Amino acid sequence: MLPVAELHLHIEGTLEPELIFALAERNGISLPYADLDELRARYEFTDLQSFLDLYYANMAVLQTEQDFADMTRAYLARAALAGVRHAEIMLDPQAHLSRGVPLVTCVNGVASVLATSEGDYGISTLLIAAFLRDQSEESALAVLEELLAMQAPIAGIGLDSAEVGNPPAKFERLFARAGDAGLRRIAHAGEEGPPSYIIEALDVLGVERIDHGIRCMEDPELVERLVEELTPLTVCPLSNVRLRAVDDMAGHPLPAMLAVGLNVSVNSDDPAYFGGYVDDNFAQLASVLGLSEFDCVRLAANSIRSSFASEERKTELLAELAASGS
Ligand SMILES: Nc1ncnc2[nH]cnc12
Ligand SMILES: [Zn+2]
Repeated sequence: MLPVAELHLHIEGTLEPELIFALAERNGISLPYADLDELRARYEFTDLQSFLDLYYANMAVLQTEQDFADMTRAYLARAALAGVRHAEIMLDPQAHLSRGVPLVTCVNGVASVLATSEGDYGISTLLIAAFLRDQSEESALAVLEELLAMQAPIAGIGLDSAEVGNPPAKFERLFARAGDAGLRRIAHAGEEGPPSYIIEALDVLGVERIDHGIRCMEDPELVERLVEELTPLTVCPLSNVRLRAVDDMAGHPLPAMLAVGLNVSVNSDDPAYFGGYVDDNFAQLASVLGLSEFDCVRLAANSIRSSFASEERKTELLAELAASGS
């Protein structure tokens, strides 16, 4: 297993059906599904929104700090088996606040587990607060201020949820505030939205990394810029197939993105919903697209170099990667 950094992961998207049922029982919540099979039958998505509807609905089972901690531990245990050695984990605070779950509950639940992840699972971690782009900028700003006031252990902010119709520029003030507070900045762009959203995320929000970004391939000038600036694109192949951002794995642009010299990495996005973790994504790329061992090593190196890990940790992981082939 190659050592990799997972840079695009929504912790709520790691909530496996079995855990959904276990947490529902623990919290006395009645689910609108009779059993696991009935829940799994809903994992047929037609686009991003059809997934988001189920993703937000299933969060109802997350009520206590312990729930968030259990979910985080389950992810780290599975990710360790996938070769993940560093993970930058997004949390959607607004999705919990709107259900009446306090900020401190979701943040502490996840962060308490991340605090010892390197010793417990061999995975260094960072927490990223992601903001829902289909909500207002005022709401996002209020939550960011609260996170800063409570000195939440976040390394940066992200932007996710329904992309089309919610361009990056809507969050110009939020990202400026985060930059002033010394936070790293990333955003989903070019998943379903047009290449112009990628340009906006870079130029208006000042992001250092683009989540997805696959639609950059429609704009040769943008591709040239991204190659020149070595902009990291955190690609999620299984997610793109399941949300129909691409027709099928055989038609995924990742090989073409690598071939033109884009700084792409492989990530799982919402692994409990899209059919697999990082290792499953690599396995599909190898079996369907014939991705070579050389390409896989390149993708792993890109993930480590594009992470927000310390230089010391990056050097350590790159050395581990170099040794893994020998
Ligand atoms: N793939 C994705 N795109 C946008 N928002 C998300 N939230 C969780 N997964 C997402
Ligand atoms: Zn995502």
